[in-house]
Amino acid sequence: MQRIQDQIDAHYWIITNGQSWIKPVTAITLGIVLYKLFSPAPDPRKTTTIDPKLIPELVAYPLPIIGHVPTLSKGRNNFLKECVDRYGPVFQLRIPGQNPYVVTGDIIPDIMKSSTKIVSFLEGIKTLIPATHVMELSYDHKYKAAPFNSRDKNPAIYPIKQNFKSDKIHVFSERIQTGLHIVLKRDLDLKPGESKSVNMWDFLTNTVSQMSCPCFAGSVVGYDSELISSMAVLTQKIIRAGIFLAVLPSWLGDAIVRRVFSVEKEIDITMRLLVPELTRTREEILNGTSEVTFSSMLLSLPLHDGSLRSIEETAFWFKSIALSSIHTTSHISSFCLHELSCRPELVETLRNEINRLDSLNPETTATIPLLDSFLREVLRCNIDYLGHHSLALQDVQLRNGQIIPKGSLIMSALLLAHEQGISGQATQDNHTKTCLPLDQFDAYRFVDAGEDTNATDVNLANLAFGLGAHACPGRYFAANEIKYMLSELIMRFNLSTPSGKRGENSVLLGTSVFPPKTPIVFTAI
Ligand code: HEM
Repeated sequence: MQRIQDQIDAHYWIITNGQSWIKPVTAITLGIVLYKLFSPAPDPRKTTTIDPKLIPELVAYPLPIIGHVPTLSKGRNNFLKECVDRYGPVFQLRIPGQNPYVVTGDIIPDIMKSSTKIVSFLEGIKTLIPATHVMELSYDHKYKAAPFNSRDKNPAIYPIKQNFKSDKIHVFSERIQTGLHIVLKRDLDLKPGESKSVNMWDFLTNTVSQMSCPCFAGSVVGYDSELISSMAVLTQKIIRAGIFLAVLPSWLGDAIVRRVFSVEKEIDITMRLLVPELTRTREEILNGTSEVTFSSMLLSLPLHDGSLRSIEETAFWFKSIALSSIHTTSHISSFCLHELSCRPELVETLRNEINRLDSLNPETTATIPLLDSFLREVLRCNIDYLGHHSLALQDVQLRNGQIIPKGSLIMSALLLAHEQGISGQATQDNHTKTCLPLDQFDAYRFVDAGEDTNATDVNLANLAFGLGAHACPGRYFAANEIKYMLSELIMRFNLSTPSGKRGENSVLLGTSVFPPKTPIVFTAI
């Protein structure tokens, strides 16, 4: 019973983030939510022509309503290992509102690297973050995005793939440093020995937004406090809206999102600031004097017929980079700080490494092997139990002969893959003999570990950024921001928690892992 209460608490925390004014709305809709959330899942075996023997089996579950959630939450990988032993590498779980097919081991790369015509991550993630729909509900009455033409380069992905490569990140260095120094002066200007307890989520979303907005929108408007705070909350608002849209009938979900979770204010701010700025930038592009930003990249990216996007359309797309970058980077940064908060010796060793640098900036902090190893270990250990939500756009034929039916949600057993290690990589196997077992955190694991072991290298042993052609193109930028931010914090503060122990991660529905809610105490040195 306590576990069920934990799940409800976790849900409630995500939805409200402690705001009591949402309670009446939650109460009114609770009945419908529970009905829709916990009603039996349609059985694909009854609605498809696929031979039922080829469809991965639904794992038996003891509890009719919450299915596998308690077992998953309690057993971590133990339960998933039992499922693999009994049902093979692919099986279906009963998780309210999701009922995913779970893929494990070698099947994970097959799914992640599938053609986007067969399996779509972007469609799958919409089940969690229905950004387009929330945007339409919030803003269609003011501005409607132009329909996407499949012959155009994707405006949310292409500019990042082309311009955020590892050898091009240095152009953002000064803006990242200025952004962080503004935060440190404003929020953490402590005298030696003075301490401050900091709520990580608010602090980090704002810090990452403050470092990133000048890179994405430019130095003129990128430091605007309204733009920074609106981009910091955008994803969180959309995730909350997504929970209502997923579980309520569309007429009610849409009405609640329009009224309670609208992001109209945030998009208004973007349009008000960016439209005049981009009008100026277009002139500068013609004169060859424009600053490198996400917006200026998009402004210069021709459509399939050679024409350019309008200023309004470009400003409207700005939200896409905030959506893909700020929440993800803050989420990982929070795990990093929680891991450091209970390891004072590691902080001291890292401080010595940072002290050896000629100067402290994103280029130099990117080169510290222990910091890179630490970040990779954070990504390895704090990954979702089940994640990388993807949608089967067609029946998906797997290498073991099984078929996942069209329309199904597919999730990968990410933590299990990270903890089981990779087979056939001799250097890593030899190296890991000197490290702690794979189910324990070891910040030194990837120091001198051989090829493909940097934090931004993607493979079966590091699934945090996905795999293949669609692996996260923003990972070099994110890693640079995180390492630089951690270094500046380590050089100024000792980190601890009120209890002296690392806070517990929260696990939502037995699948997604969130950083501890406990604050971190910064003590100036
Ligand atoms: C630590 C922070 C981040 C994490 C953990 C992360 C993780 C991911 C993951 C798992 C994917 C899906 C990959 C796949 O489908 O295989 C992805 C895609 C993407 N990410 Fe990130 N990301 C982070 C930061 C960023 C940043 C800073 C940006 C932008 C500057 C960004 C832009 C994107 C884009 C545009 C895609 C879609 C790529 C495509 O579909 O081709 N991400 N990210």
